[in-house]
Amino acid sequence: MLAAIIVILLTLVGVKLVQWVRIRRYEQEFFKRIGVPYVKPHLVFGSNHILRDRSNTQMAVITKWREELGEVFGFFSGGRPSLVVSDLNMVRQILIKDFHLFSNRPSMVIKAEPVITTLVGLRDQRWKDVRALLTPTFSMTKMKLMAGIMNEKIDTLLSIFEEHVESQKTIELYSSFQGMTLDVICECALAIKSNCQRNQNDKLLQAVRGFLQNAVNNFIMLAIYFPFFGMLLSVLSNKLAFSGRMTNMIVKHLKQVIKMRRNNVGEKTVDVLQMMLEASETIIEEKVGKEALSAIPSRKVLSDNEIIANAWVFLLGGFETTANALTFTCYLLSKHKNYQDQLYHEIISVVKDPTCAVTYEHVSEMKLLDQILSESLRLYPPVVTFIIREASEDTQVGSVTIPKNTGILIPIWDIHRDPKHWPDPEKFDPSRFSASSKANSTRHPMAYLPFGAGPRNCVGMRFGQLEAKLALAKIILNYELDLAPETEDPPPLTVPSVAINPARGIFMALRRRSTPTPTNP
Ligand code: HEM
Repeated sequence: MLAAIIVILLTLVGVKLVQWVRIRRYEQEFFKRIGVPYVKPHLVFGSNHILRDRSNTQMAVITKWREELGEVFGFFSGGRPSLVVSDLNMVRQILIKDFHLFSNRPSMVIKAEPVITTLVGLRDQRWKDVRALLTPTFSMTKMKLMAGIMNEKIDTLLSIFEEHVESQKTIELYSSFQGMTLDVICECALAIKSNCQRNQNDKLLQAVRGFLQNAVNNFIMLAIYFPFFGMLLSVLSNKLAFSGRMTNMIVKHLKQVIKMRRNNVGEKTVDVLQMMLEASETIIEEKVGKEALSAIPSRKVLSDNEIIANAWVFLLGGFETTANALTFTCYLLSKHKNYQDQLYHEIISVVKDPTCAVTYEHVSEMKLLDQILSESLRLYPPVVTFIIREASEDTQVGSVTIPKNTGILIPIWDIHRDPKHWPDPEKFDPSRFSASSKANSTRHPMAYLPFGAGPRNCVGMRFGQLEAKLALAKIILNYELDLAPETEDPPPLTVPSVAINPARGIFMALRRRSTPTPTNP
């Protein structure tokens, strides 16, 4: 009897396995069917195991595939196809011209809160509504108000720099900038006054770092290879409210702050959270009453869940990206002393009195600073695998008919280093972004995408740029940067989730500048 049951079970398993293999093989013939060259997939992993192999960066793998297969090719994650597009006319059609057909990112393999309620994960009309509500939060006027908070945190960073100068120690820049950007975004987006710069063991800093390092974990891998597992995890994680330590910590805190802010309606705090609360359904209801609220179209109000989820995603979006941008810009300046000197002269000629604060207006005047940051973002775009879209219907793009639901990846690392678009691409040359170069350039507008492009580009672009510029201006005004001998040069990189990180840090020797003499611009 037992033997019969075992035989039946084994037969059932065998049949299911054969069915699964057939379906997977069919899925993995996708690119053959649409006539696009592709990376030959492994039955279970697709090509994901090659992309995630830690001995190589994802950029190096994609570059190699692109060299072998051309500007448009495909690869599989499990059975899920991704079309990699670096033909710039096609990129423009996807990101801008036919945006209405490519407005979503590919759906997450585990559809869990809070990420599915954020700008990153929302889809279709609700994404449009929430984006329209949140975009004004990052307007220039609002950014000017945020500059105060940014400057306060940058001053703490400089005091840490000063201690290193005093004790003649080199400083590891990446972790220092992570502390600073987390302190900035915590206060601006989450109303948390953190002190991650002074305390590198701060619980939140550790939790956010851990989250980003493990964002692509074994559960995600299983969900990629076996979508059924992803569906199961989505249900479980939402039913059991099972989120990571960092997410729980933030959600709990935000709930308290929202409650406090509501009880204190008169108090005006200038931060991203407050700006979101202005559009909150509960606050509007308090102001105008239930009946009037029901007359306001739902697209004009944010639920508490949406406010919390988006404050959480701003923390993730604003922390690592800007820390990366600052780290690699300082690295490049330490390697190109001529630019460091020229930049110093520009800063001092604009600020005039070095003891005064560097303001939003000051950095807006600094043309070379803008060129240097732009060139650094070309060579080291902080986010390398996140310009992704999904076709909402079968669409002809260039010579390819992209079927509905196909995921698309725009490989910016390759585009930014393609000699077709950037002569001598490995060279650090900020003059590529001077006003005259730009005016005379025939460069394709899609050849430069550090913040993505089109209606779904980076919502925090101005915030990140302002924070990076204020910090760079203050650093270069006060210190000379020399690459320390313990830094591997060029620095090895890793991509734990979607952003590049220096694998073993960037150490810098700092020299305090003698009190500068103001010069005329
Ligand atoms: C140097 C700093 C930054 C860089 C290089 C950067 C880069 C990017 C890129 C490449 C994208 C994808 C765009 C696309 O798909 O076309 C993106 C999206 C996004 N970024 Fe940033 N980012 C930076 C700073 C920030 C900051 C400071 C915040 C928030 C305060 C932020 C929040 C977001 C959000 C929410 C999205 C998703 C937008 C949407 O789907 O509507 N980013 N970012």
